[in-house]
Amino acid sequence: MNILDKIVIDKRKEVDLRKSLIPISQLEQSVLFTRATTSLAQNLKNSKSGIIAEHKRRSPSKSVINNGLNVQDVASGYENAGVCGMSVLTDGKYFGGSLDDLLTARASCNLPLLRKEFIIDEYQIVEAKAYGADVILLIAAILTRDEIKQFSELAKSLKLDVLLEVHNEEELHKSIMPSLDMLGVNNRNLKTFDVSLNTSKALSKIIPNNFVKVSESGISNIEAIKQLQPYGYQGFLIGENFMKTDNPGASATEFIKNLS
Ligand SMILES: O=P(O)(O)OC[C@@H](O)[C@@H](O)c1c[nH]c2ccccc12
Repeated sequence: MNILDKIVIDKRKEVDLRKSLIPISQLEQSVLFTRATTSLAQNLKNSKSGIIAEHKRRSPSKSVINNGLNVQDVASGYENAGVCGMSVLTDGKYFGGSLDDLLTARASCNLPLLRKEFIIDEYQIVEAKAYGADVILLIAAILTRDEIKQFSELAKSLKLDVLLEVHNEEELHKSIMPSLDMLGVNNRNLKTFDVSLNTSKALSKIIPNNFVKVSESGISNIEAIKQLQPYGYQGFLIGENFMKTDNPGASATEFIKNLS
């Protein structure tokens, strides 16, 4: 069994437990549930840098990245740096994140927030909205076409943007549909952890132009962005490169300065 299979098995148990503790009707009554969202896709279209900066304490591929920061500082630091949006890992077991991190980020900045999560159930989409997200991630590798359709349509009805993540041609073909806003190519294979920017380059050619293209993972310098821009990428999701420093906001500021 690969790591992605393990994560999904654990996630199903976790979601069942959450559902039994907090019913959907209660999530729908939360203050943030009626908040007007901001579109990350629009921000990316209007931006020169296209940086989406992530909060990530640890990962199965790297173990600990940074445990010594608080989300508030990271979120306000990213906002001051002028990033287009922030991604917040909410998985606890494998990434050390939580929905509380999302709430804290929401309270600390006005950036569009992506709930970075392994979404396998509609419940998690309602939860994303209730905890202040503007965008959800759907991972093609763990979903059927019907699920992608059902989940993305629910997200759109809640005024959330949808970033659909693929890693190969087959996942891309199965996923193309009008209810997606952004197509993300993960340069990291979630099953083996191999990272290559060539994945983004190769798949760019078959992503229809009406979707904002986002390249995800393994981006650690300006050179990578310069290489990817000619392939039509307008968004660049960066985690570790910022999070491994003492001050991710300052690191993002420096990065964006050098980009322009
Ligand atoms: O830290 P990196 O290599 O810059 O990667 C960030 C982000 O792309 C990565 O965290 C990610 C991309 N897709 C995911 C799906 C689940 C968990 C994590 C991810």
